[in-house]
Amino acid sequence: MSAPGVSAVLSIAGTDPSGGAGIQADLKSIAAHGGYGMAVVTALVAQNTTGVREVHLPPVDFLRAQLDAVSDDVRLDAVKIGMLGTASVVAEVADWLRTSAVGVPVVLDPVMVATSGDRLLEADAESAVRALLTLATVVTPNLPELGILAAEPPAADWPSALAQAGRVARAHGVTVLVKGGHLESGSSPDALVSVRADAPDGVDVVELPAERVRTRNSHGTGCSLSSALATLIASGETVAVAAALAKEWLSEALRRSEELDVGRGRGPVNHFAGSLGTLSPAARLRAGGGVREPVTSSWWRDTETVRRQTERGAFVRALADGSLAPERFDAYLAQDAIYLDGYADVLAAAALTAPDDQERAFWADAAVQCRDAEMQLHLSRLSGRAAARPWPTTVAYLDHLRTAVATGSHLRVSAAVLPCYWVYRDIGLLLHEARHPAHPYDDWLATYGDAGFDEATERAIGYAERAAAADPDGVPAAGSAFYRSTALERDFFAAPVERDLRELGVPPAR
Ligand SMILES: Nc1ncnc2c1ncn2[C@@H]1O[C@H](COP(=O)(O)OP(=O)(O)O)[C@@H](O)[C@H]1O
Ligand SMILES: Cc1ncc(COP(=O)(O)O)c(N)n1
Repeated sequence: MSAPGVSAVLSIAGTDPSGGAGIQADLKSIAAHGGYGMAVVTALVAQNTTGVREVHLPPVDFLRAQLDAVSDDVRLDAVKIGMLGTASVVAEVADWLRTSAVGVPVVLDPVMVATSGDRLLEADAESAVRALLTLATVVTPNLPELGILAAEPPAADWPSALAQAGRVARAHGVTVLVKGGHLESGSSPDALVSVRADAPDGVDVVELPAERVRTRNSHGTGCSLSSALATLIASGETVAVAAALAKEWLSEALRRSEELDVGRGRGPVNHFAGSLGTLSPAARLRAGGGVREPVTSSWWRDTETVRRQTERGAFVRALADGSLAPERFDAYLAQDAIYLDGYADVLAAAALTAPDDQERAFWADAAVQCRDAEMQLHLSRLSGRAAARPWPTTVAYLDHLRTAVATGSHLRVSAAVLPCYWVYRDIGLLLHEARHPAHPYDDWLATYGDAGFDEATERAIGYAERAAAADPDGVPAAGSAFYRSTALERDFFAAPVERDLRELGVPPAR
């Protein structure tokens, strides 16, 4: 059983000894998303970046023994299925899913042909994979695979692919993440097509646009994407949010694939581009001439992907361009007030563990200013409104901050509260620049980019750095706390648009 907060994700797939696709890619992708990865091998594949040489299938009984060994012992938070190879393997996995993985989210990557063009599924097994669709939560076909799942010729263009995905979704009651990597265009869009009975076509289509990255390093993109999706779903994201985040992450991993130098063919993506950085600690030291990088700078760098997701999130973009619906903005403000209420207490707690009077005064003052901001919000914008119920993200964020306080570590608290300054200042700059007199949220945007807040942010960074120097053993846990707060900042911004407002108790718009 994994530690609380870490999701256990099982990949059932074939191998790639050169590390770019299959189970090896899956485990990297799961780790890059903070999951605990496990793997059951369906097929041993002698392949590298130039292509597939040989495939060896262990007996199906042995596959079952591997599957049972995991499920007899370990709680599963999600299952990702990749290469299956033959109809009998498909049947065994289907049987295991029905008996031992009931209720577990399943992401099915219907691997049929590798990027190199080599077959990874016997032709007579295609209908068996189709039958597996009813057991999957999400299926992630590329365009040729989608055609086979629909039992139709492959779609010739993106609109036909979306229509075809709709037919597959309705026929099998499965959400389809259709991938546009095989389109010959300057973009590489994906789309999430899910069944919704009251929609005009019986499906909802959410497009996930992306620019095509100019690289030949596309080995294992499908494997990596589906594992990222499974891990994000396992950690509690909705399928829509998980798909958007996974796609964003993959684009970055493709953009930075050139930093790796693996093989002579189609190289792998850079799975850890956005999370751990590509340099080992020793290489970082060498690159920096032996000078230690400030701990807070490494936290900032390690959260780059998450921060970019925040910036590009639908809420921030809509707030910046003014298209945000007023009820979503109001819902956000109500959650902000709840958050500030809890945050003020956490800042006050930081004053209690501060090492000197000056820092104590800083946190105490910050707590007072936070209360002021909360009261202002109630007086000027939320007046006369019934208190809102906290949303799951608001609760999760405050729980995380309070947990940091409960550890009694000043470093941990300094790290956990820091993104609310630092990320907020960063986003604030972007929003402040979006101001113009006719902007519907101009008065709100004017509150960003405040010089006093900027200075407070610098001091909070400095105090966290000092706390790290005083407590080197506490640095890894503090780095995780910083990372989690940054991710929760992202989710907090995403919540008003990603979640259905009805589900969150927001009354319908007048
Ligand atoms: N050059 C590229 N630039 C950006 N995204 C890409 C590129 N190539 C593939 N992708 C993305 O990688 C994922 C896998 O795509 P695809 O190649 O269609 O599937 P598969 O790897 O299963 O054949 C999709 O999210 C797709 O949009
Ligand atoms: C074992 C295995 N599974 C899947 C793929 C497909 O790779 P891609 O993600 O590039 O389509 C592969 N090459 N090998």
